[in-house]
Amino acid sequence: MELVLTKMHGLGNDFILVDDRDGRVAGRYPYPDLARKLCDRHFSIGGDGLIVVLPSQSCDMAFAIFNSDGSEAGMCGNGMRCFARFLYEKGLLRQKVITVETLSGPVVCILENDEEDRVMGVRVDMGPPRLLPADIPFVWDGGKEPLEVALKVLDQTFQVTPVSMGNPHAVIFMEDIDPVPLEIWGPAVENHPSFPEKTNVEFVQVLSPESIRVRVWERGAGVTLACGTGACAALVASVLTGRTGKKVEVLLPGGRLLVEWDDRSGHLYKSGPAETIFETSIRI
Ligand SMILES: N[C@H](CCC[C@H](N)C(=O)O)C(=O)O
Repeated sequence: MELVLTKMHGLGNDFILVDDRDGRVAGRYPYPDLARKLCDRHFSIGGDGLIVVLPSQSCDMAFAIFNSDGSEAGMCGNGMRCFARFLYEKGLLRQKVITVETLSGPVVCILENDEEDRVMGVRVDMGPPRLLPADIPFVWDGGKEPLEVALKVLDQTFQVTPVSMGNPHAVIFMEDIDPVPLEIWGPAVENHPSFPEKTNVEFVQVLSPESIRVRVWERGAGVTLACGTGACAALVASVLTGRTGKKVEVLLPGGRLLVEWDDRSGHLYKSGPAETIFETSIRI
């Protein structure tokens, strides 16, 4: 079977996109298996995840995201920017405001184009954070929303703020995030029994009320250079714990995202780049 694939990234968080609106791929190759195969950086194209373009009854298009380990996630912030640019530049949609169906609900993308109609960036309405333990999900009997909950992990006790942006995140604040052994602490938090669906993990260093640094261990993908939903979760935890205002720059190893938690709508908005690296076709 011939597959046309497009490689894209958002701040170095890289994805392989495939248009399966006709269902040909799903009929021959289950998406989790395809993600594991194509995301392998030695034996195939390589990427943090596979994004599938699907038809939608309720929105302009539907979006599915599979991590490099094959697990499916409810949402992906960097991938969503790539998805919007892909739809516009491939001519699948020609409007600049796109509604997208995801496992965790509808998302609105606004293409930011220059005077030559080139996509310079994408602004995404990421919706509201989910903070109730059952919605994250996070095992917690402390009554109110969990903020800086003590979590024993290996030989450490982390103060964790769980936040969902349609996918689970464990936000941990530290004075200095550079020494963090991500490959050790990341999977230990990801797989902690308090997170029945596992979790993405963000170590956050607050630089000022308008600026934070974040390093990420992603559920199902490991260390990534950026995480859009993680940047949003980090902002939410920063605001709820009184560390920042509601509009911050989030500095990730792969680059900078602007994230804002809008008072009126309660939604988070994230703006950043989405780049196309190459297009290819392979036989599977
Ligand atoms: N690993 C995530 C999905 C990708 C999210 C991330 N790449 C982003 O930009 O939000 C999860 O399993 O929830």
